[in-house]
Amino acid sequence: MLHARRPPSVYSQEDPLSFALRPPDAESDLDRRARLQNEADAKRISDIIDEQLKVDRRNFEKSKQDVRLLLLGQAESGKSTLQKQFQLMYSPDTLDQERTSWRTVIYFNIARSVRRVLEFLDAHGDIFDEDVAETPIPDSMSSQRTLEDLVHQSDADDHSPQSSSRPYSSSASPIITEAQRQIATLRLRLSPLVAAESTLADRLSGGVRVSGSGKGGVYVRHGWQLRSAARNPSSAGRSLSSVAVASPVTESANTLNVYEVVEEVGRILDASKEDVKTLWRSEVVQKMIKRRRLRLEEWAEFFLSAIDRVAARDYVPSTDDILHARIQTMGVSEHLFEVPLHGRSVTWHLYDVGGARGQRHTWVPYFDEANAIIFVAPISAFDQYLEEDPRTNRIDDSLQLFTAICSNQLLKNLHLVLFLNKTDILQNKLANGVRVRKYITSYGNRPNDYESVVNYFRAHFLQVHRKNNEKKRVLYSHLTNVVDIKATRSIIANVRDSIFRDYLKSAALV
Ligand SMILES: Nc1nc2c(ncn2[C@@H]2O[C@H](COP(=O)(O)OP(=O)(O)OP(=O)(O)O)[C@@H](O)[C@H]2O)c(=O)[nH]1
Ligand SMILES: [Mg+2]
Repeated sequence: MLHARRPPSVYSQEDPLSFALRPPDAESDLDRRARLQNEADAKRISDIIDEQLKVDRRNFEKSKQDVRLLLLGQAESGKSTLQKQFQLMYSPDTLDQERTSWRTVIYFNIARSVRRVLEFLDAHGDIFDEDVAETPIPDSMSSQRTLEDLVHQSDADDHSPQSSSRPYSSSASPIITEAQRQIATLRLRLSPLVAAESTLADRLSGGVRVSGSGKGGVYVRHGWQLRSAARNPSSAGRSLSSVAVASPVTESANTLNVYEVVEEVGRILDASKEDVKTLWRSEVVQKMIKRRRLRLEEWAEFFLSAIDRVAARDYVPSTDDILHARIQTMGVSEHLFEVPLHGRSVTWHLYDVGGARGQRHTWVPYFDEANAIIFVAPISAFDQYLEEDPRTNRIDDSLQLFTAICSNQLLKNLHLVLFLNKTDILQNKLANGVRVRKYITSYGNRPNDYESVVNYFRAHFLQVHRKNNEKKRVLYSHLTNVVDIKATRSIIANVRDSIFRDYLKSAALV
């Protein structure tokens, strides 16, 4: 006798889940259609997930063949500048897309430099007495008065009908020099530009303040260019306008979008350019720079000397400007490049890290997967101290950091490249008579020329490597000036080839 059975069902009696999901015995037509629709939807979603998993697996397999390169070194050593050179070489279009964003950084660099010069002059009033021509001022003026007071006084004098002919009382003391008077006027006239610094800083950092990483500058995370993309809202829509302004250029700045803020600073800069020039070229400032009492960073001098060009209303940063622009990296930012190798392309992940002491803990998670390191050490910095720890000489810090990198167990097998950077600045310092021995006493009586100084510093780095090299790894070292496009291009090509040689060996692809 035949026993009628339900057709074999996917809803197995043994599997409790299937059992729970089985259709009811008496299913209506409507319910059945709904159930089948749901099942079809579920299958479609499941297929999409499966497909995505396959893609992820493929990407994962491929990514195991990617090159991961860490750019390490102290703050201001030139890591981000080197990253820009990679970008210029392997992804020039993206640098072009970012070009206008750099205007914000460059304006910020200028406003900051102007403030620093003015602060220096304020803090060192005595320099005016040294050997700049002096003009006595009336007895009634107390030496306690600020330079602004003096400007107001001189303004008042200027408006008085007799101002030009009014004689100052003779050898009275205290005295105000003509140079002081001029600087005081400039200080007042440049105040809108100086005030723009903090607005631009907020634009760039998104209002993030970093503690424990030095006292100056502004830190940016990866992707800051989007926040600072200074595009005309009439062509780009109003989408950028949501960025808040913490410290406005003017009272209305809170309501301005990025484009408008940067445009406004551009207008201020244009209106102030003659004053910036006068300040920068003034005898007292140039004298203080020459005597090294006023020490400005390299980018400050670069942009202040180019103020006419940078302050033009239709200014678009050149590649050279972008390479000189200074902004501090926060944490680790990853940049992807497709680098050709024997007719195919290999994805390079470049990790550009923040080098200040307070940022260094963020590097460690990237050690595990890395294939190669470029350690950037600025050898021009022998006469400088860490911003975050003014007792530590910057070359000393670089050597300590290099020791930590060479001896780190996680990094023992990585391809290691050393860039002894900022050779152009080193050359300038030595040509201007700055003596290494004054800052590095162990330098002794060695000649103070470029060759000897480079050899001395290089020997120290090589020694650190030798002492921490149980695995007999090769150290590739280069003397670099990473703002020089042509020279850096050929060094990058050299580094790329040496990394690929190791990579091909370890991937057993040859
Ligand atoms: N003249 C000259 N300037 C350089 C050189 N390398 C870097 N600079 C400048 O030095 C400044 C600092 O360089 P960055 O690349 O921002 O330094 P960094 O190592 O990324 O610094 P952090 O992000 O703070 O860790 C920038 O203004 C660069 O233009 C160089 O070889 N020569
Ligand atoms: Mg950086």
